[in-house]
Amino acid sequence: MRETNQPIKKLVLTGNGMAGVRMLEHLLKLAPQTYEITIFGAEPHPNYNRILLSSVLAGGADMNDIIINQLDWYTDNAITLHTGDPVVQIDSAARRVISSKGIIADYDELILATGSSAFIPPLPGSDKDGVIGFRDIRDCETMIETARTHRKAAVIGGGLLGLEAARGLLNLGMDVTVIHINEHLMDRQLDRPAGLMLQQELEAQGMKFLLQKRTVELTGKRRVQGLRFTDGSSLEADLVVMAVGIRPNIQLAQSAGLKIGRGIIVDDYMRTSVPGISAVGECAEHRGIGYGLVAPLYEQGTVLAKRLAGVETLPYEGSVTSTKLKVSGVDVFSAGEFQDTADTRSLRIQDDIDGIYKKLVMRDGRLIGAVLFGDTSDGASLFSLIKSGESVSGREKELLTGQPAAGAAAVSPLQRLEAMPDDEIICGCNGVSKATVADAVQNKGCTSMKSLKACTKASASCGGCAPLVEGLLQLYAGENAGAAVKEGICGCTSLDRDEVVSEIQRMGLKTVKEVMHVLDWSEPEGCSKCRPALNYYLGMLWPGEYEDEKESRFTNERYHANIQKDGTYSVVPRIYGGVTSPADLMKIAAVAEKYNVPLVKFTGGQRLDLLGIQKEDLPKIWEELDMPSGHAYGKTLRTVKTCVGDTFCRFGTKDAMGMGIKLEKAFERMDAPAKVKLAVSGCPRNCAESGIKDVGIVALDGAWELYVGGNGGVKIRAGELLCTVKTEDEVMEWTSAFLQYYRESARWNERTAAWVERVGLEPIKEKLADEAVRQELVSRLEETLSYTTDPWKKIIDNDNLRKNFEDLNGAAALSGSSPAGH
Ligand SMILES: Cc1cc2nc3c(=O)[nH]c(=O)nc-3n(C[C@H](O)[C@H](O)[C@H](O)COP(=O)(O)OP(=O)(O)OC[C@H]3O[C@@H](n4cnc5c(N)ncnc54)[C@H](O)[C@@H]3O)c2cc1C
Ligand SMILES: NC(=O)c1ccc[n+]([C@@H]2O[C@H](COP(=O)([O-])OP(=O)(O)OC[C@H]3O[C@@H](n4cnc5c(N)ncnc54)[C@H](O)[C@@H]3O)[C@@H](O)[C@H]2O)c1
Ligand code: SF4
Ligand code: FES
Repeated sequence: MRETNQPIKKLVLTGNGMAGVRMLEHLLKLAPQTYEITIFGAEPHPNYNRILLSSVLAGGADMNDIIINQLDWYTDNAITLHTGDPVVQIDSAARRVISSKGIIADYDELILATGSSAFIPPLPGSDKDGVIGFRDIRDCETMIETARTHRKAAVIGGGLLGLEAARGLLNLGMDVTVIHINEHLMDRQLDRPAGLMLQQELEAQGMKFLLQKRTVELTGKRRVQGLRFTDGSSLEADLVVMAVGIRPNIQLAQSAGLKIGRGIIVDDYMRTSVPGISAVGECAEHRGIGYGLVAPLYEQGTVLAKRLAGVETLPYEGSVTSTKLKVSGVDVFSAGEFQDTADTRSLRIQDDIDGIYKKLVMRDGRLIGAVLFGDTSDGASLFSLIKSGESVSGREKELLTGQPAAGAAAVSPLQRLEAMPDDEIICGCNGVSKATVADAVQNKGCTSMKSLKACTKASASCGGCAPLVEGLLQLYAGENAGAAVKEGICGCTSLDRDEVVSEIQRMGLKTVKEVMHVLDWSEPEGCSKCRPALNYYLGMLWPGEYEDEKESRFTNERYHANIQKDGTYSVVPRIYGGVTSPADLMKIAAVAEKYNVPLVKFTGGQRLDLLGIQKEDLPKIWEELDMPSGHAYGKTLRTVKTCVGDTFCRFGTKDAMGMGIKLEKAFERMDAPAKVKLAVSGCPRNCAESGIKDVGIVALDGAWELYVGGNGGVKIRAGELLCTVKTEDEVMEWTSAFLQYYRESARWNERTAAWVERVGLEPIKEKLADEAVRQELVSRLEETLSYTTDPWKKIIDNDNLRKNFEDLNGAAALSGSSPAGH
């Protein structure tokens, strides 16, 4: 309860939503006794977190979880709240408002925070039952109820809202098609490559897409039954969710004579054109821009609260925005200007194998935009650089790859966090600054993400800031953090890799769902980091029993082919040791000719790659090739590169090709934490590049050397000598033991180079030096491999599996091309 008896002025807040109430919370802190406050809210609820409606729909949160301020908060702050009662008239001359129920409230300061409404395009039939927007609790409830009785949902609009709605409807068991007007998804936030990767990932989750489609009519009698498109095609639907953008709620302000553009026009202190009336949030238009994300709205609210409290404030000068799609299993981040223009320069990485895309856009040596797909862990720090406007000249590549520029000292993520100003907003959704996080950790005993979230609300909404908050936790908790801040395998758990694996073993957990449930995952569905990792660990631990979870695999592994940037696939048949025959070459040529394969190319691993293949042609091509899969797409043994060795080369000391073929035949189809490449060279001249392979074998006179942990990729690393042996059998045994030890000990997605560097070569050597241990490792790998079969053949022989390759809706109109890495 407030202690004052005599508030000086009357403040009326119109709109009980996120921006208005957040502004009030701030004002109450700055000047608790200055205003007698009345709030009118059109919705019948206390203030709630609209952002989390997506989680409610997807089943990740309950309606009660999303209330920000319970009714007693209003009472405690002596706020008069009228819910379900919108203001319908403003009398600015008399400084009073009138509500729909006829309540009259006088004001000295009127704040308009009426937000936006979902834009419902005026199409014939858009007034039918079953056609809704996705904006409030009522819409959310309508969708949940409809899913109980109906099957087919259509979402119009493939932006953030549409995709979050579609994911929620899928979770509710509906058959969901997203109809999008442009050629790639989230065109307002992503460039084309990221949009296409997103589409692939969501398709794999079961979402269907009709791209470049314009709806002209919603059909049906009283209730909607379908949609018709400009091209004459149609789609059945019992529920249509419109997610094609928002329109600020300006009618009230307009009728009161306030200056209006797209929204209510405000100055840099959130004043409207009429004295005594301010506007904040989505209803406001500032310097020609209306924002649709909470972070900028909270920034506006801070300026307004300070002005109303009589505290000196800098003007609000506009915001740079960042977004993160809240769909489980998909990591997408976008910030600032992401499109290239004549005066920008950009850097990109696209890794189709691991489904990662990163793009940074620079202007005048400053970072102005970023798009991340698949790995968004750098999102918050990149966003902070964008906002700071500091020069990144010379550091561009480091920012993209995480590797320091030549000659430059590496700046660790913790150092970067340390250098960040104290008032930097870490969590945009909840307006939490670095100083607030520091205070919670250092003075309020928050030493886990859970307690920090509860105490500060940081990372409690979209989750985009979680990596940054975790970083700060590490920075401030230091030694006191104990187990509380150790790195979990992902944000869903605080357990690290070794703990997860040993718990799976100890408790005999046999499915991904069971692991998440028993080990108390915070996200019941997991995320794109933990699902594939658990799938791997379970397969590694229970080779004979565990049924591979297809949906936990990346797209490439699900389709057993590499997806290219134009949406086509590449096919690489196995060519053991890079040694082929006229018969195989003729089969490849025949297939390439028959299916008009646009490009046939030799890979760096001495294979032939057929590029530009349509998904539906894959099983036919595999069948006609009648060759095993080259596994060019998975976290498996890729290739064993060989030189000609002593068979033809005058320097050769041994049969490098024979050794390579033997190794490849033994370990093909071996699942691993990350891809594995081998090479065998016939002498130390190393023509097969054995020095930069996961296992590189070099023949000497009378001996073989085995080098391990080499890498020729982004971060070049020379392999280290594991052992020198005499016979081919010993090469097989040591390679097998090394690979199995790596399979059993490395973190998922960790290449041998990173693993060897992390654990050190000596402990690995020591372990493998023990013959009994070596034999056990060899036999465990043999057992694992005995359960494997060729994936292409499995699909060719099974009509149901073949069906997955049929183009269900033919919707994706994709173009462009890029070769895959093998
Ligand atoms: C499903 C969903 C997910 C979202 N996810 C994110 C996200 O992840 N990140 C993000 O940054 N943003 C997200 N947003 C957007 C974010 O929720 C909005 O930007 C934010 O809620 C806007 O705040 P506001 O106060 O301006 O408007 P609102 O929160 O809409 O509040 C306005 C309130 O005013 C009421 N009102 C309107 N007219 C009157 C009147 N005449 N009298 C009284 N009351 C009135 C409305 O009923 C409403 O309750 C999401 C939005 C939705 C719908
Ligand atoms: N995770 C988040 O940050 C999040 C989540 C949900 C909503 N929001 C916010 O809520 C607001 C509404 O989101 P939104 O996705 O509706 O807006 P949006 O403007 O971001 O996306 C709308 C999409 O619909 C497409 N579209 C437009 N007309 C169409 C038509 N006739 N047929 C098919 N497609 C059409 C557009 O190309 C666009 O990509 C935005 O302000 C958004 O920022 C944010
Ligand atoms: S590595 Fe040695 S044996 Fe092999 S091709 Fe080169 S020179 Fe000849
Ligand atoms: S930025 Fe959305 S929860 Fe922190």
